[in-house]
Amino acid sequence: MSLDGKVAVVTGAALGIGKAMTEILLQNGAKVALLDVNETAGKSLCEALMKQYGQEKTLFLSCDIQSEEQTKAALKKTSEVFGGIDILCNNAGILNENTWEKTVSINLMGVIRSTYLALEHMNKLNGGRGGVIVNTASMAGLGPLPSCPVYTATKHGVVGFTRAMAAASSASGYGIRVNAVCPSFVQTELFANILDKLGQFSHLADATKGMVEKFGTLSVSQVAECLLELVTDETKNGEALVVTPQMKKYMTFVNTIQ
Ligand SMILES: NC(=O)C1=CN([C@@H]2O[C@H](COP(=O)(O)OP(=O)(O)OC[C@H]3O[C@@H](n4cnc5c(N)ncnc54)[C@H](O)[C@@H]3O)[C@@H](O)[C@H]2O)C=CC1
Ligand SMILES: CC/C=C\CC(=O)/C=C/C=C\C=C\C=C\[C@@H](O)[C@@H](O)C/C=C\CCC(=O)O
Repeated sequence: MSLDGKVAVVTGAALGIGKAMTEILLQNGAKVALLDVNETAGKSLCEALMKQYGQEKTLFLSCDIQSEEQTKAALKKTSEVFGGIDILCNNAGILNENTWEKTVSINLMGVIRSTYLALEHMNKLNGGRGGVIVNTASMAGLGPLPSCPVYTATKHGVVGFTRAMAAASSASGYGIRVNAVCPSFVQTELFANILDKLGQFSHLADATKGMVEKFGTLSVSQVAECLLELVTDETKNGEALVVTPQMKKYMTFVNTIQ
């Protein structure tokens, strides 16, 4: 799929992985709506991107994906300005075992909310153009991170939601592919602050450091390259693409109930 003329929405676009996703989408010809709760960083990035790619290519919308009202308005504005939505990157997320309800609210409920609201614009059965949704899960969506069980739960939920939505879309004729990218550790602000966010599991910080040493850390660009692959390869639907500094692979899932 060529990105020329396509319209993308990136949540959590202001920093880290979302910023890299935004940049690679613009580099490949898409228009991008940047959604983020961090207005300062979002506006600053959007201004810089407008200078680099043109005013007509980017839009920043202040949006907390925990809010139905704000998310609905941001997606509506995106469609009004750019004429529709072809790509949704559900990237916004936090890691904080101290505020686990907020972690669930953003990482899982926010992904579900953004997906359902975007379907109103993307679904071919609603007059949409179809397209692709890519959810930023994590390797913690495929196996446990003992120091952050709730974060692990949210990412497992994102992987399961991704696979089920992909099947539902295919069976329903929505014309929308749904995939997940599952990175290991990535050099971002979220990663830099994890040792303060483990709450009652802070005693497992050393074990987590051991996992970081085992896996190493990715750059945000390496994750953005995976996003581009999942967006442009129209054969990919219901996939979980795992990426570490050592490897990249599509997960195979065994249906235990035959
Ligand atoms: N950094 C890492 O090691 C890994 C991160 N991930 C996932 O990647 C995604 C992005 O994380 P990073 O770039 O590392 O974090 P980050 O903290 O650098 O950037 C996250 C962005 O999301 C925004 N955001 C947070 N809550 C929001 C909300 N309620 N509504 C809208 N925007 C919101 C923040 O303002 C920020 O701009 C997250 O879903 C995270 O779980 C997955 C695997 C590894
Ligand atoms: C402390 C969290 C820091 C940053 C956020 C984040 O999401 C980082 C995740 C990084 C690594 C997670 C690794 C999990 C490893 C174990 O659960 C293994 O069981 C991995 C499971 C499947 C891997 C895929 C495979 O090779 O089969």
